[in-house]
Amino acid sequence: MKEKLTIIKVGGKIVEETDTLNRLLSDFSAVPGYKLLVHGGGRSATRIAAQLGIESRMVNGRRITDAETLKVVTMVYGGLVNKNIVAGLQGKGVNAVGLTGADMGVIRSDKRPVKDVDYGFVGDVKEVRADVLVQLIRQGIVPVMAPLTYDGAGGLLNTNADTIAGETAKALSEAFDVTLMYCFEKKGVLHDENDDDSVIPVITPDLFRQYVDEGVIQGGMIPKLENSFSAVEAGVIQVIITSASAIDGKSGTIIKK
Ligand SMILES: Nc1ncnc2c1ncn2[C@@H]1O[C@H](COP(=O)(O)OP(=O)(O)O)[C@@H](O)[C@H]1O
Ligand SMILES: CC(=O)N[C@@H](CCC(=O)OP(=O)(O)O)C(=O)O
Repeated sequence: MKEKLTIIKVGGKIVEETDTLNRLLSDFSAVPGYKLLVHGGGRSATRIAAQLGIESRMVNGRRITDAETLKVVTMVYGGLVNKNIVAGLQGKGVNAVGLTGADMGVIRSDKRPVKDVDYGFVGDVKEVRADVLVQLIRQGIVPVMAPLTYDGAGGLLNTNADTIAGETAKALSEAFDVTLMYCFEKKGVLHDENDDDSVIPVITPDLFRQYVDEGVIQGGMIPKLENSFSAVEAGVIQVIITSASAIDGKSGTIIKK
């Protein structure tokens, strides 16, 4: 029997609001056993970029990341958001350490090749150093991972936080029985995006395709579900998409292969 590990990914709207973030961090600190937190921060990056006069552009849920934008996301994800979360967790008695993918070489990626779209400094994950994370986790340290990776040649790359969570969960599932929870501002994957009581309890790849065709599932939810299926296929025990106020895993949408 492997030991259990809970991986929580928390999205941009939650990390941007002090109250919701604080509540999430309290709930996270109460999760028993081994755990790891992955955060986004897309909304904060967009807001701070705008304050600096830099326009943000997203294509298929990914940020077009030119050299100036890379500086902003490095400061926002690797600095402001990550360190606020680490300080918040330390304040709640959790021995957190903040990591970008570059720290201890945890997540290496390749710059996304230019096809129809040039995403700029955006990385597709190539390697997760599970051994490094396992060592930290077994020492009782809680990694807090920012959505930045490194290219192995001195550069940082911007990488979608849902992908960081999915790839980390996959890599750690050899050592642990991993539960991966994607937490955001809604109660789960919804039949009607505007009706929080319309949670779809279970999604399979067939249902996913049907809901995408019907327009029920769209936007950022599409890559989130693709990452979820990929994790379940690779042996992650449980993947749940749920509200940031329900990380007990008792509600939300369960992903089945
Ligand atoms: N069927 C659906 N149920 C819930 N959310 C949906 C659905 N279809 C699209 N969405 C959108 O997906 C968004 C979540 O994706 P994203 O913004 O990438 O998440 P995160 O906040 O975790 O980064 C929701 O805020 C919502 O607008
Ligand atoms: C390449 C790419 O798109 N990276 C994302 C990373 C942050 C993120 O994913 O944040 P959320 O979870 O809050 O959406 C971005 O810059 O928006």
